[in-house]
Amino acid sequence: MALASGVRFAPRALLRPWALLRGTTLGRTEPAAGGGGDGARRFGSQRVLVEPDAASGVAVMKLRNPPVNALSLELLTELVISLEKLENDKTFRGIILTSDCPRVFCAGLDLTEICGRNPAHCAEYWKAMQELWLRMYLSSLVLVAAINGACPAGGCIIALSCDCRVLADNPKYRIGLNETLLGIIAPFWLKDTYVNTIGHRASEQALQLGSLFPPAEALQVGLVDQVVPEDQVQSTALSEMARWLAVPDHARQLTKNMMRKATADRLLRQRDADTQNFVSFVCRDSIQKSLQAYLEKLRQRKG
Ligand SMILES: CCCCC/C=C\C/C=C\CCC/C=C/C(=O)SCCNC(=O)CCNC(=O)[C@H](O)C(C)(C)COP(=O)(O)OP(=O)(O)OC[C@H]1O[C@@H](n2cnc3c(N)ncnc32)[C@H](O)[C@@H]1OP(=O)(O)O
Repeated sequence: MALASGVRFAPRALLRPWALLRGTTLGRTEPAAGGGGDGARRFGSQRVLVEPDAASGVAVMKLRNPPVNALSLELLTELVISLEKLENDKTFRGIILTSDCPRVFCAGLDLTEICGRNPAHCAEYWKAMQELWLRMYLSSLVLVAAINGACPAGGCIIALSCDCRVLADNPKYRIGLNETLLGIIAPFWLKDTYVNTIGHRASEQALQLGSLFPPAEALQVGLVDQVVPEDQVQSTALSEMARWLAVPDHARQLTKNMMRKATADRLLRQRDADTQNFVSFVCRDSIQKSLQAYLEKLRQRKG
C-alpha cells in the first residue's frame, strides 16, 4: 500500500494466491444480517468473513476454518487476499481480526500441510506463511487482534503481527509459542517478533520452554495488551481501535514502519534460505515422526 511519502509499505505478493482459489466464493459480496447500505455489506471467502463498516473505516475479519482455524494453505491465501483488498480500499483504516470458531482463535500451522507431504508442497506452504506474516506485520492499516479462543504457535504469530491484542479472560485460552514441545523450532523472524513484543529474557525462557500463557500471565509478560471478560472482547477491541485511529495515519504508519522494517527486512533478505531451512527441517524423518505422533495425540484426545 502506498504511503503519503510514496514509500511502498507492504511487500507485493510473491505468491500467485488467485490460482488457488478457483471455484471458491472469494470476492462474493452479500448483505450483512440486518444490514442495508454499502457500509454494511459483507465480503470474503470460504474461510475468511469480512464485515466492513465504511462509516467507521473499520472492518471485522473473522477466521472461519472449522474446527480450529488451522492455517491451511487456503486459509493463508484467503487471508492475504482479504487483507490486500481492504488495504487497497481507501475507505478502511483498521481491521479487527477475530475467530468465527468457538473457543479457538487459531490452532497454528495446519499440521496436515506438513505431515507426509512432499518438499515442494512444504515449500509452497511455508512461502504462504511468510507472505501472510510480512503483509500483516507491515500493514499500513491498524490491526487489532480480538483473541476469543486458544492461540498457540502459528495462532500467536498472527496475533503478534497485529498492533494490539485483546484476550478473553478464560483460562483455556492460552497464548504463546509452544513449538519446542512439538520438537520443532520457531524461525528467526518469529523469534524476532517475540523479542520485539516481550523482550529478550522473557522470549528466551518462553521459547525454550514452549510456554503457553494463560490470560493473566500473558498480560503480565506483555504478550497481550488487555484481558477482558469474554463478552467484552469485541467492544474492547473497538475501543482500542478508536485509540489507534485517533492518531494521524501518516505519522502512525511511518512510525510503525520505523519500528518494524528491520525485522521484516531480515526475512525479506533471506526468504529463500528460510524456506529451504524449513523444508529440510520438517522433512527429516525424525521431525515427521514427532509431528505425526503429535497429530495422533490430538486426534485421540477427543471426546
Ligand atoms: C535447525 C534448523 C531450524 C530451521 C527452522 C525452520 C523452520 C522451523 C519449523 C517450524 C516452525 C513452525 C512455526 C509454527 C508452528 C505451528 O503453528 S505448529 C501447530 C501448533 N499448534 C498446536 O500445538 C495446537 C494444537 N491444537 C490444540 O492444542 C487444540 O486442538 C486446540 C487448538 C486447543 C483446540 O482444542 P479443542 O477445541 O479441544 O479441539 P481438538 O483438540 O479436539 O481438535 C479438533 C480437531 O482439530 C485437529 N487439530 C487441532 N490442531 C490442529 C493443527 N494445528 N493442525 C491440524 N489439525 C489440528 C485435531 O486433530 C482434531 O481433529 P479430528 O477432529 O480429531 O480429526
